[in-house]
Amino acid sequence: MDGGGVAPTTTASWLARHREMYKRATRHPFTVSIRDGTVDLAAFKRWLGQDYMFVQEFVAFLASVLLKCCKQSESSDMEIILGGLASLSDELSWFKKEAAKWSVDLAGVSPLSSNMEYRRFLQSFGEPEISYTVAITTFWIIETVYQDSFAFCIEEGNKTPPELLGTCQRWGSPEFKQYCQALQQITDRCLANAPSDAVKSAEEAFLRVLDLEVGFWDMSSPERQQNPQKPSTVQLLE
Ligand SMILES: Cc1ncc(CO)c(N)n1
Repeated sequence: MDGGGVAPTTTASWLARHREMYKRATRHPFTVSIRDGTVDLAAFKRWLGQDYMFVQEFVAFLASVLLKCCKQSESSDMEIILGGLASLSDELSWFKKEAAKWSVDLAGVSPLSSNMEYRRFLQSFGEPEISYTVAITTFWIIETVYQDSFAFCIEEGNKTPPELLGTCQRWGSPEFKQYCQALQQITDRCLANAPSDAVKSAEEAFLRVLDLEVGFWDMSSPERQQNPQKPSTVQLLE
């Protein structure tokens, strides 16, 4: 119980229990190097091309989440998820403009292994067996990792290069934070009404996303890609 005697929500308890893993995902050397102005622009360009490919897969993932929502949940959830799906159209246009600015040929980008692993994970949500609770939890933490990572790059005292501020503001903005908080409220409502096996699966998905996000940031720098894959947290739990 916190000082006010209110039990923490499930997502708050996970963020506390797995704070080290969460920090590895949201204070990664790549995003910290953006904040302190030492980022290697080749790493940024590699991230840009790979994230464009991720977002292309994210569209289908979000459609899967929306379908699961429509089959069982409240219409207010549907409108929030639909808003996220609709925003991806503008996001893909943003990637194309940003790639042109940095002379990144998106047509010539192929997914690196960490991206292919993440995309396979997203594709698995097309399976009807995966519950809406697990799907909305996954959507919430995917968005929250980016919001927290890039908010850090535009916080007081940052030395983020001016030419990268647009990228950081895209995901680091207070408006996107509000959107992530809305997703967190939906997630906690679903978890509070879910059977224990669904809650366990949702926590495993939460940890899997953190692991995949670390791998995704690692991909931006070749030297970090070569690190042997340590067992992911979920594998350790199995
Ligand atoms: C890898 C990754 N995670 C999260 C987001 C946020 O949508 C993104 N664009 N890319």
